[in-house]
Amino acid sequence: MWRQIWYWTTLLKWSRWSWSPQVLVRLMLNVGALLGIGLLVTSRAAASFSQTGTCLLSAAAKRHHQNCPSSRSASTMAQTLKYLGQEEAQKIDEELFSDYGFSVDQLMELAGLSCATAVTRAYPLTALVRSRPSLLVICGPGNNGGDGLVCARHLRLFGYEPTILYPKRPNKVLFQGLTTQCEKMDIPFLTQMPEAEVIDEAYNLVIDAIFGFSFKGSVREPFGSILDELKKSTVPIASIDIPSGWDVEQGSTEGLQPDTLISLTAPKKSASLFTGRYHFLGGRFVPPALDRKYQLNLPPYPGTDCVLQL
Ligand SMILES: NC(=O)C1=CN([C@@H]2O[C@H](COP(=O)(O)OP(=O)(O)OC[C@H]3O[C@@H](n4cnc5c(N)ncnc54)[C@H](OP(=O)(O)O)[C@@H]3O)[C@@H](O)[C@H]2O)[C@H](O)CC1
Ligand SMILES: [K+]
Repeated sequence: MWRQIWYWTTLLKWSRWSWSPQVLVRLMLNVGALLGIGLLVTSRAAASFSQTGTCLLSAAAKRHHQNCPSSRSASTMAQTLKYLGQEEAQKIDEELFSDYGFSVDQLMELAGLSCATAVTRAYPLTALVRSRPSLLVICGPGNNGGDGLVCARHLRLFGYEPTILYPKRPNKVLFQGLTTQCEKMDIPFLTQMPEAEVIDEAYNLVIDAIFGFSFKGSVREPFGSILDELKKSTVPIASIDIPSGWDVEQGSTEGLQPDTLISLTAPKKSASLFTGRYHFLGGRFVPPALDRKYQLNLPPYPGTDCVLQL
């Protein structure tokens, strides 16, 4: 292209040719060709720009961009994020294991780390009420309880002093391993639920990892008494995935009213009734294809963060 410009400039400047009609026609054709190429390049760039909203992207980057919601506005994100029913949450969970080849302990580790990170955001070590950074983690009999054990272990590494209550332990290698890991990190285990006044005296926060999305019916013992005591306490509660005792879809007006809720994978329907101060989304492990299949419309996590405050 530049050679052509140079050619015609030189020609017009120095040639002894007269401005014959042939010269003029050739000149117009070449200028037209140059403009045409320019227009083509510009229009392609504009099309690409309007598709991406930011810059020219390769096909692979465009595909990623369609999956990467960083271009969605915060308001759109809040409107479109899907709140799951109980069956749908269980179906997605199963699919992660069966179709996508994840193992429970893999996802539990990521879920528990998300929860511990969310706790550091909402209750930083420097802002705790008590001089000791003490926390009580109450773990239930299912995977929600497992998330609690992982969360406690990470919080210990983050400088907090968790104590665990784990009254009904499943007879499975996974949970035995998680328990051993906590014991080996000098995390104490209580043998019974402390009274509400004792909790108020001793702890900055209670982490509720009793029930998750498989909870059904009315609460059976020993968890009924544990939840009753917890309701009397004034210490803030951070619930993992679902406030324990709440119906997964309908919530509960007389149940726990946590200060923080950490929804894993995607919020469950009852999360729309949460009135506490902090609602986080965690469990940044959902493959984009699964997000699309269930139309989860998951919002973008900032940078490499594993939690997002909603
Ligand atoms: N995909 C994900 O998002 C992941 C989430 N994780 C976490 O897993 C839980 C769901 O775990 P699940 O084991 O399916 O269920 P729960 O933890 O909710 O608890 C099941 C146990 O609770 C008992 N249960 C149920 N209802 C009652 C009740 N009314 N009273 C007393 N006990 C009850 C139940 O006992 P059964 O006797 O019925 O067997 C179970 O023992 C999810 O919420 C996330 O926190 C994963 O960690 C990672 C992937
Ligand atoms: K819970």
